[in-house]
Amino acid sequence: MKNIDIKIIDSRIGKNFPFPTYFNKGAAGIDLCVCTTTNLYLKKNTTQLLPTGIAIFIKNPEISAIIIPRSGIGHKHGIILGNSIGLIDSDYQGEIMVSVWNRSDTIFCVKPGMRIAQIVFLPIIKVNFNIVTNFSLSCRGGKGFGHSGY
Ligand SMILES: O=c1ccn([C@H]2C[C@H](O)[C@@H](COP(=O)(O)OP(=O)(O)OP(=O)(O)O)O2)c(=O)[nH]1
Ligand SMILES: [Mg+2]
Repeated sequence: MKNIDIKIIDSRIGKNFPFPTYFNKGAAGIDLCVCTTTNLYLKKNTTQLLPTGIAIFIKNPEISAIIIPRSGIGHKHGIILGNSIGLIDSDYQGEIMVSVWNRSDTIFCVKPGMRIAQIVFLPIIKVNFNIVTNFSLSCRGGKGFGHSGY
């Protein structure tokens, strides 16, 4: 376990809404709550940027976090992310925001405190690009995009 600094921006976190924590020992992600004050009716095929009521400062550049959909509401209700995956930089100190996309064809009610997405912390490998004119040929070479069939 690593310690990451967190700032509670919305005082309902930890009281009315759960403090962000792993649901159980095996969980890889921590659910994020929507910190809105009223029900939000997300029309079909629309996107809205919603606050989570928390800010984190990862600090360590070898750690990052991604925001990804929760499988249940993603599959059953079409509630996924407008940016596909949210990437949280280690130097970001602002509020964690979730771009919520209703890709379904019906309206979806986002209730205050609803666990809308999840955050996963990951190790980051930093690289330097080493300029070359030729690569030593690999088995695949430049073949891709379904080259091996379906
Ligand atoms: O779902 C997300 C994605 C990003 N962020 C925050 C943290 C991240 O560190 C910052 C910038 O994100 P990113 O680099 O992906 O966006 P950008 O469009 O490249 O913005 P910038 O020019 O500020 O880097 O926004 C969120 O709160 N939620
Ligand atoms: Mg960026």
